[in-house]
Amino acid sequence: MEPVLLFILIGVVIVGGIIGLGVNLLRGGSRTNTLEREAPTVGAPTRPGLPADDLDREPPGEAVTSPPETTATTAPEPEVVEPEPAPPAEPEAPAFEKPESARGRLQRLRARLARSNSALGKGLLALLSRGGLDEEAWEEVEDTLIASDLGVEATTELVDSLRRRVSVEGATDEATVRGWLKEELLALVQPGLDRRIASSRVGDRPAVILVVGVNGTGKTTTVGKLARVLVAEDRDVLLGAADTFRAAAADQLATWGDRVGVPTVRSDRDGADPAAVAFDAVKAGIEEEVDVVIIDTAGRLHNKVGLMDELGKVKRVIEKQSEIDEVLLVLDATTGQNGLQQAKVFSEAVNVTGIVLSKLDGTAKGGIVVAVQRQLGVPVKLVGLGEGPDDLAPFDPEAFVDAIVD
Ligand SMILES: Nc1nc2c(ncn2[C@@H]2O[C@H](COP(=O)(O)OP(=O)(O)OP(=O)(O)O)[C@@H](O)[C@H]2O)c(=O)[nH]1
Repeated sequence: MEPVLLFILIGVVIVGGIIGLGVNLLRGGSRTNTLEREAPTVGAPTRPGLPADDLDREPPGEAVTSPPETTATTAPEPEVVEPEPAPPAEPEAPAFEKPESARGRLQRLRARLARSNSALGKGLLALLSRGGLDEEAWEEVEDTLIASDLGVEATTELVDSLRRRVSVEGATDEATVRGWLKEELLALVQPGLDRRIASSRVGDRPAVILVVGVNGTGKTTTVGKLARVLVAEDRDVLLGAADTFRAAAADQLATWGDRVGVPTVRSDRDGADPAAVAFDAVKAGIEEEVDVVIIDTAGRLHNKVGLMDELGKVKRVIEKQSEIDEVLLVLDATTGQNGLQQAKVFSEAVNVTGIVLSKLDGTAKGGIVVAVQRQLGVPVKLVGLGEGPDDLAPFDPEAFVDAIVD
């Protein structure tokens, strides 16, 4: 009996041990599962490529709370926004060009007078300095001067005085003749004339400049270049686009103005009344207290009488508000005697106070300067020496004669 009991007891102990072990094993397994489930929730953000550091900074409160803070400080948000409109204004400022000073421009551009130089200066010098001038030689001198558009009267005067000097003083060496030629030419160019441009305020109003001339002479270009000359002299300028006959003229003028920060008064409508535009421009110039208003006008109408009538009207309408201080007539130097005819017609309609001789770079006829001054009795104030924005020079008689003779 006893051994049987003993076996049973041993069996019970073994089975009990096995069950206990099994239960323990089962408990340990369930704990591992829990860890494994928890891990993904924490580990999910630790996906490859996202450093833990970033995770720490990004999601937590700071990043989330910072927007509300900004919103809190967004009470003064307009202040934060305010500086923003400023930058667009700033880039525009440097966009304005800084025009070159007009002083000494004629010297700088003297090479452009080379064609006049060779026709007038070199030709004359070659003739005069060859010595023993006979009648035939003097006739050649005359022809050279007339070909340069100096005009018959001025040519006769010049040749007479040169002949006198040659016969009295006898010398015909080149240096002496050059000196005489300079003196005589300078006398013809009339260095004593007042060539200043009215461009400063007169009392409590701006100076008013009206620019006239036939189409294609370079009026609009001249107004644009003149605006630059005056901006370089620190003048506050306003432009008036009263050439309403040619559709593109106002755009062309506004473009010139925009480049140097000068406003243009214009009409939205093609063919608008030019006198009304001129009136508005002068009005704006008075209100804005600028130094000078420059008004571009049409150079072409259906006929000459129509054009002159219109110019007369523009003048009268401007004068309802302000005197006109300067009327600049633009003449194309390459048209020679034709230009002189135009000049006469214009000076009958408006009181021309100064001549702008455009395209002097494109002609061998520099003598036109003398002819036009004598014919109209008004000084050449500006000369155009190219199509570049700064190719308009105040006319300087000495520099002009030097460029021709030297
Ligand atoms: N070479 C040269 N060309 C010039 C000069 N001045 C003006 N021009 C040119 O002449 C042409 C006519 O100039 P505009 O200013 O349009 O002439 P405009 O008199 O206003 O003409 P309309 O508006 O039709 O009356 C343009 O191609 C200019 O570039 C100059 O001094 N030299």
